[in-house]
Amino acid sequence: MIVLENVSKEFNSKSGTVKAVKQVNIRVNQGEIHGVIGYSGAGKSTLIRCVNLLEKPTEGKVFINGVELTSLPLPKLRKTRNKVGMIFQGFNLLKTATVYDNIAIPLKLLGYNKDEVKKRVEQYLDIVGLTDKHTNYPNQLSGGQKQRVAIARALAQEPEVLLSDEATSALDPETTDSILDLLLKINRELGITILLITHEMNVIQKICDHVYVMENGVIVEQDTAINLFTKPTHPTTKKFLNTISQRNLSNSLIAQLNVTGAVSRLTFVGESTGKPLLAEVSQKFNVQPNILTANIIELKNGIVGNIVVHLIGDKEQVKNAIHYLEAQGVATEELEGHSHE
Ligand SMILES: Nc1ncnc2c1ncn2[C@@H]1O[C@H](COP(=O)(O)OP(=O)(O)OP(=O)(O)O)[C@@H](O)[C@H]1O
Repeated sequence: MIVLENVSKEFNSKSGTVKAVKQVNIRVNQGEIHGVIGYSGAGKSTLIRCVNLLEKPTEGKVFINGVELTSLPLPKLRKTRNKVGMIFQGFNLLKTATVYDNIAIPLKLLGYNKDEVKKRVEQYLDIVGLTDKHTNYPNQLSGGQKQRVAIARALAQEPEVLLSDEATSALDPETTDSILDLLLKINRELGITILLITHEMNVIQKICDHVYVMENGVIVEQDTAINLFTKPTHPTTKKFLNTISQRNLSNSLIAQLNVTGAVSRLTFVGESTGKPLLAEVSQKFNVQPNILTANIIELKNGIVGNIVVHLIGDKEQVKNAIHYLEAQGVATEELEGHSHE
């Protein structure tokens, strides 16, 4: 379990003080995967580096499985840090060492004997699917394979939690998917708790149970992935959602369509996905639904359906239709347009 309590981090430089992280609270329960998403400069890297105290928080407390890292003297902190594995965007492999040695060297430095080192290297290379590459050097590997070595290196120390600092940002979409599948597998099979930072909504979509949206050092919105994808409230969250699904229509088109009814975004989740609700409102309220965009988003813990619909009809009846949809468990958001854009 990872707990951050009111964590803040300030940097002092010649040009003044930068408050990179402000009063952040995070709680990742055992076996869960949580993700922090934000644009460049939001403070994500600083935040994740505060978890293993690569950056010492200016304020606040950090706990790993109940042990407060922020109160430990340095020798104890070094030991406890071994319980926190980390993977990076740039992989951080030793170029002059083989795949085997990249995993073995940190274990030797931690004092494990030769047999234990060999056992662990073989076990974790197998888990990441790279047994046949153990004599290769990093420059003989693809980006995805390099990240697999880095993951095996982190896991070989048998950490209790894993931190991921933009681990897929340097990878193409297909390789990203395979690394995310690997993270899901190790989470499932080894029960490892994961906290990751990313600027890619598809990473959140695919593997996270819970999401934090970060901006200017602050968590501006947080929720389970399902709730966040169903009812986003903060404009930044909505912007990130727009990056994975066609959700945006121009203001002038919305304004034009609103003359003859209402343009509404309907988000279906759980039971409401199985009902023919648009056909029902059409009959009950004499409105004609015209679907403008539609998509299905598959999350780690469920499916969310999104439809932007033009409900054509009498204004009062359109309102009633929207209320009816809400009563059936559909999240609705009326889109307002203006004609001068
Ligand atoms: N060592 C440092 N000294 C001074 N300011 C820093 C330092 N590290 C980060 N910052 C500042 O803190 C803020 C947050 O940076 P951070 O790298 O944590 O953001 P980020 O969300 O990870 O962005 P990116 O994805 O671009 O790395 C920025 O304004 C940055 O300039």
